[in-house]
Amino acid sequence: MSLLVLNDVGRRFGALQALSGISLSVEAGELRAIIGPNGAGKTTLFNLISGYFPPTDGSIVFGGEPITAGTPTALVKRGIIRTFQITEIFLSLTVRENLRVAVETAMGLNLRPWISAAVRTVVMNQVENLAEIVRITAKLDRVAGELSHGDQRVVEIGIVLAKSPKLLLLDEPTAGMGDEETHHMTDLIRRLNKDQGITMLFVEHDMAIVFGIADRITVLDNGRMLAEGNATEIAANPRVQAAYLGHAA
Ligand SMILES: Nc1ncnc2c1ncn2[C@@H]1O[C@H](COP(=O)(O)OP(=O)(O)OP(=O)(O)O)[C@@H](O)[C@H]1O
Repeated sequence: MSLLVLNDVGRRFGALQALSGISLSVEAGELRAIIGPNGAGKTTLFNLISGYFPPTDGSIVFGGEPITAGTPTALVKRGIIRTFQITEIFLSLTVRENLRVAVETAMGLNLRPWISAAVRTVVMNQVENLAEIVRITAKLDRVAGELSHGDQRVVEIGIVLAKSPKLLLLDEPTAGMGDEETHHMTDLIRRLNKDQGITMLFVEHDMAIVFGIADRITVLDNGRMLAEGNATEIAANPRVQAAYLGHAA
């Protein structure tokens, strides 16, 4: 079954038609890349899916239910979780504390003045579990602000996992990373998709990563869908080559 369906979705900002005629389906369990030149509408697409603003045309369906008018908070509750180009973690806290806050918030414990020892154990076990999944266990007691950019983004992934995402939207997850960090992040994305079964959409400019890990690729250009397919189909598509990859059609 399709987890996410966009029907003829468009978004206008005043006179600017940032997106138009976007119809796409993402299957449960899919790892989908969204690519396109600067200004193509990738971030706008993420903003629509995650409820930061509504489409001006068309409709969006998630898990069989309409979410076109959903707010970010309502959509997080449904399992649509997003990361941004800028890392969002508490830099003055340790990695463990960052994950603890995330787990407590996800469990609705953050506003309680007192947590029992039993619940505290559940929280700390979940913190360890998340750290293992993202492979940051060795740095649990490091202050987040002292970690490398790549490690900070890994912590951020751990934080969003605490919210039990059904659909994870990653905006340029490897931006600003060196080779080793990029390798760790792409491996993490692949493992979250294949081992944890999390459906993912990711915006990525590095074509080697896109072609290496995406099940399917959606290409946007100038606010419209230029192409959709697997890596082989997209690499061979003359319209993509002409408009995006810089080759003659
Ligand atoms: N809130 C907004 N108000 C007005 N215009 C906007 C807004 N958000 C995006 N746009 C415009 O919509 C178009 C698409 O922008 P968007 O950021 O979605 O592209 P992008 O593909 O994510 O680009 P990049 O790769 O540079 O991040 C651009 O012309 C942009 O200026």
